[in-house]
Order: sequence, then C-alpha cells, then structure tokens
Amino acid sequence: MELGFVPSWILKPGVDGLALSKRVQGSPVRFPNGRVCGQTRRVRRVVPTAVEEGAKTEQLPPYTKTPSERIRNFCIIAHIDHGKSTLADRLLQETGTVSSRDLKEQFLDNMDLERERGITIKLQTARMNYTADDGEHYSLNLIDTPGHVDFTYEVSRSLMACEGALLVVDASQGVEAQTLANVYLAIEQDLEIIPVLNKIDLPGAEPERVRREIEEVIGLDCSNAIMASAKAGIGIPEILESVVHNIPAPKDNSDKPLRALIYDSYYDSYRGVVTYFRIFDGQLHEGEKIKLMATGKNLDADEIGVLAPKQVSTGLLESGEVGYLISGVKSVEDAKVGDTITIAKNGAEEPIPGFEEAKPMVFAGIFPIDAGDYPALKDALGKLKLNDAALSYEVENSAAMGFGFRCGFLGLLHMDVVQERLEREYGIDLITTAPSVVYRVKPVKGELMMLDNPADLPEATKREYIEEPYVKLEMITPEEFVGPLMELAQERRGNFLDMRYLVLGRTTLVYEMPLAELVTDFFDHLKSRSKGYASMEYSMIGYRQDDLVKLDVGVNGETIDALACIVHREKAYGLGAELCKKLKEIIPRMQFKVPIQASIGGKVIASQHLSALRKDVLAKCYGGDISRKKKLLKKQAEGKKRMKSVGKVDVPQEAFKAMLSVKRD
Ligand SMILES: Nc1nc2c(ncn2[C@@H]2O[C@H](COP(=O)(O)OP(=O)(O)OP(=O)(O)O)[C@@H](O)[C@H]2O)c(=O)[nH]1
Repeated sequence: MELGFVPSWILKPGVDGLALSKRVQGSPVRFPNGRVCGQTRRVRRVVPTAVEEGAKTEQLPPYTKTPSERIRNFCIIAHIDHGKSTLADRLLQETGTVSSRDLKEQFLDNMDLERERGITIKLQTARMNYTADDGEHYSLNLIDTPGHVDFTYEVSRSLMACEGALLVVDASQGVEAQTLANVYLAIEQDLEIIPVLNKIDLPGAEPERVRREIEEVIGLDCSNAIMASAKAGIGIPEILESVVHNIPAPKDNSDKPLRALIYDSYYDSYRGVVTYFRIFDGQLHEGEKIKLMATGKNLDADEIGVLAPKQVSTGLLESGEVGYLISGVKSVEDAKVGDTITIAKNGAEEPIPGFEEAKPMVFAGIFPIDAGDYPALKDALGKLKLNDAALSYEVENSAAMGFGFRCGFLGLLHMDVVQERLEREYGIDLITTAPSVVYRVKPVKGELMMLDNPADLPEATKREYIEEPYVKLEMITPEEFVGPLMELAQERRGNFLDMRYLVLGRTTLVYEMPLAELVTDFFDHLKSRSKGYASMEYSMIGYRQDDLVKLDVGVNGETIDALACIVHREKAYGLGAELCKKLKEIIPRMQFKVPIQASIGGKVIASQHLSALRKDVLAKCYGGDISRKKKLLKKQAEGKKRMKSVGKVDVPQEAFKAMLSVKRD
C-alpha cells in the first residue's frame, strides 16, 4: 500500500468541507478517515473538513467507470415514524459524510417546527462518498422527500430527480396508507425500488409476514428485501451495496443542451433563493447565463455546487448530478419546484415534463386581533411567501373582522404551520377562520367561477349550481376498527368503493368523499376511533355537483361573515343547531342578552340565547389580598387577548373554529 501526503495546494480553506482548488491528476486517494478524493474528468472533488494538511493518504486503484456511472440518485419512501430520518442519519454516519459528533439528532429534518412535530416539511439533500465492495468510489445523492399528503407535488418532483428509492417499512407495523401512495408515485416515475424491512430489532417485528404483504399489496418482488434496524445499525452496509448495484446510474446525456429539474428551493436572507436541482442533460458552469423555462426568467448562475451535505461550490456540474444554485433570485416564486433550468442562449427546446403551479386546496381568513397589527401581518406574509411558493394571500375586508388576508394553503398541516410561524416568529396575535375548500359556482348570469370564501357565495336565486371537490380516500386500519371507520366515512358523505384484507390483521378501505368533509377534523376522528392505529391518504378526483347551501351565523343581530360556511342541505339543520349550541359555550356572556342564530338565505334554522351577566372576576376574592386580585385581573386580560370585538360582543378565536368541532352526524 502506497502512502502519500495531502499537498497544501489542493486545500482551499474557507468553506465547510474543503474544496479542491486545483485538479488532482491520476488515481484517487483515500484519506485516513476513509474518504476518497481524486480527479474525475472535469468535476472537482471535495475533501472533508476532518482532513488536515499533511495527513497520510492511501493510493487507490484508478477509476474504471465514467463519472456518471459512479453516481446514484435515490430517496427514501416511508410512512411517518417507520424510520426514514433514523435510516438517513445512519447512512450519513456509515459513509462518514457527517461525523457522529456532528450528527445532530436527525440531520435531514432540520426545521424547528419539523422537529417538534416529527414530520418532514422542507426537502434536504445529502451527497455521500462511498467506496463499494467492487473497489469503485461512488457519489450517492440521498434526496429527502416530505412525508405529508399536503406536499404530494413536491414528493413527485423529488422522486423524479432519482433513479431509485428505498422503500422503508416498519416490520412491526406493515404497509401503511402513506407508504402505498408514495410507492405508487415512485412506480409511476419508473424508479428501481429496494424494499427495506426496518425495526427488526423490535420484539413484535414480523419481517416475513410484512415481506409477503409488500409483495401482495404492492406487487413488488421482495426476495431481496433487506432486513434492517436503523436504530441498532443492522443491515446498513447491505443497503449501501444494494443502492450501488440495484439502482441504475443516471444516463449520461452530457452532449445535449442543459436541462436541469428544480426539485426544491428555499429563501436565505443573506444569499437569496437557493435552488436544488438535478441535471438530466448537458452541464452547468458557474457564471453562465441561464433561463428558467416555465417563468421565462433569465439569470446568472452565480454559484453552483454540491450538497456534501453542506453547500460546497464546485464551479461545474454535469449530467446526472445533483446540486445547488444561487442566482440572485429574491423569491422562491421565481424559481418554482418543477421548473427546468437551461442555458439562456441556444438552450433546450422542451422543458422537463410535469411542471405544475402549486395549487392551494384549502383557504382561510387570517385577521390580526389588533387592527394595528395589519401592516405587520402583511409584512410577515410577504416574508413567508419568499420561502413558500404554495402560500397565496390577498387582502380580505370582512364586515365583522375588519382588514385581514384570505390565504390559500396546500392542506391543513400547511395552514397550521403558516399560522404558527406568523404567531411564533413574527409575534402577531391572529384569528383564523374555519378552513374552506374551493367551490365551483355557476351564477345565473356569467361564467363558472371558483369560490374560496363562503361569504362571497351568490344568493340562491342568483346561482344555478355549486360543485365541490371530491377525493379518493384510502384508509388502512386494524380489522377491529373497520366498523367505526366505515361509520365515520358514511357520516362524512363518503361513498364506499372497495375493501381489501392485508396481513397482520389489517384492512384497507377505499372511499370517495367531498374534500370539505376531510379538511375539517376527519383525521383527528380517524385517529381517535382507531386508537391511533389507522392511517389515511387521499388524492383529488374532480368536482361534483350537490345540493349545497350557505349557512350564515349571526351574533347579537349581526351576521358574522367570517363564520359563514357552505354545507350540504340535508346536514345544514343539524349543523346549525350544533353550531349555535357550541357558540353559546364559547362566547363569553355580556351584560345584556345575546341571541345567536344560524340561518339559510335569511331564514333562521336554529337559535340560542346567552343570558345577561355582569362578570365580576374579583367577586370571589374577598379579603384584601392584592396580589391575588392582580393575578385574576391579569388572567382576565389574557383571556381577552384572543378575542375579536364584533359589534358589542367579544368573539374568541375558538368560535371561528367551532365548525370544526361540532358533531357532524
Ligand atoms: N426499535 C427501533 N426503533 C426505530 C428504528 N428506526 C427508527 N426507530 C424509531 O422510530 C421512531 C421514528 O423514527 P424516525 O426516523 O423519526 O421516523 P420517520 O419515518 O423519519 O418519521 P417522519 O420524519 O415523521 O416521516 C423514532 O423514535 C426512532 O428512534 C429501528 O430500527 N428500531
């Protein structure tokens, strides 16, 4: 074994992970920590930070494969909690990409909110250098995919950037709804799928049965499935070898004009928008003039490089590679996921197919509690939008609530995240109205219109019909909860489509259902009626006409437009009565009598009364304990903080969400 030293001229300090500033001729070298670097045609390699000047190296045999033959682009598909992040960490550790010391708990999920909620929202990519058993040195790009139904489009774009996927299934749980949805997306993209049965260290693991289940349900050959435990470090080398041998290398299309797919982008306040992309054809040089084909924007490729996993500039990226680009874009809206990057002059003629604008599915009004916070809210939404192309907002002027914004979200999780960030990061107290889907309404005069705010629905005499969005819903549940879940689906106007038995005593139920019934509290009910064991997934299937009406709510004689909702006529009476009852519990009593009424087209269908009360919070505080009095007054003030004054009545935030929690059967 020949030993050499790292010459000082190949090290360029100043970036995390030192980049080679000159090309290294001849064979690759291995550093004492196992990492390999060396010349590969024109692409510069990266030396890890741990390597110091003068460190001893081992001379390796020359490469026999071309650069693109040594690339593997893959992702991990898994249901929530089946161990995707733990496995990703293990792979990073095993390949020495991130040292155990640096390996913060779950490197790939690094947004605060994600960590708290234990879900992946933003994508991350990590490049790993790996010397396989065949002696070749590979670049393995692990592209993370978001794990929630709200982000299906992002999932499909990141899958498109890959040639293969690890399908991670918890061997003690089996296939779940989300596993199915994402694996079908991967099959559609023609990805090579490697089944990994995770958590085999658990006493309840039944890898053989789960293997059969994957074969039967998904139709995937599992004879080579890898038995693994991401937690205990079992099967990790086998996974890496399988990635190298089973996932195809990207096609070498270096001779064609540049086409690169943007699969993720985020806003950095210092460097502007950073886009992550995968090159399908041609190559991209730093400094080149480029064009985004969907938006038609011309830009300069100011900096390009690899994600190792921190960004390391390389000056050039070629066909098959994955990397990042900084190009002076100020908002992610100008560098959308799914767009194609090409060269500004004589670039590709056809973009990579499949680009879609992110379409908000769920809308809600967001109003500042204090009207004076309106400019701050506008500013905060603008800032969030820089980093979130899917978020839409426009000014809404509500008679009851004053000025605020009508915001569009991909789904309920997306809505919660935005609301929480506005409150937490920007310190604005908000009232959010109940979420609504987008209806299609045909007015008597005029064209079909899209309607995302129930308050804007034309009167019954001025409209011909209303159509609402429908989804196909797939639930997977242990058999004992089939009854309660079928009941739940029926209550929510679901039409039964199919039922299949899986292994481990589980069943899959398929329904079609109005999206409006799902975006309320369906998921919470699914979880509570199945003791947390059921999972669900849905996809849009189109619009259907139904007998829908607007339910108006009035408090103290004033109609509160922000409480209006569109519901099925048959359910309107029951819902109206429940809603009034609920609002009676939520709205604090005033010094006068307050009527609460629900109506359809001006006809009252349910009502309740709040009796008058003079609320003296200090009444029970006899004696002269001043600190106790202060405490009670403070508590009362805090209670008031999240209320909106409508006429003479204070309406608390919960009232606007009351529709979500009323009994809907
Ligand atoms: N016993 C055991 N536990 C594991 C294994 N892999 C992961 N876990 C645990 O399972 C839980 C979920 O793992 P994660 O890696 O966060 O799951 P995930 O799929 O990334 O979840 P999302 O980010 O929500 O999609 C954690 O508590 C892990 O410690 C394993 O092989 N064996």
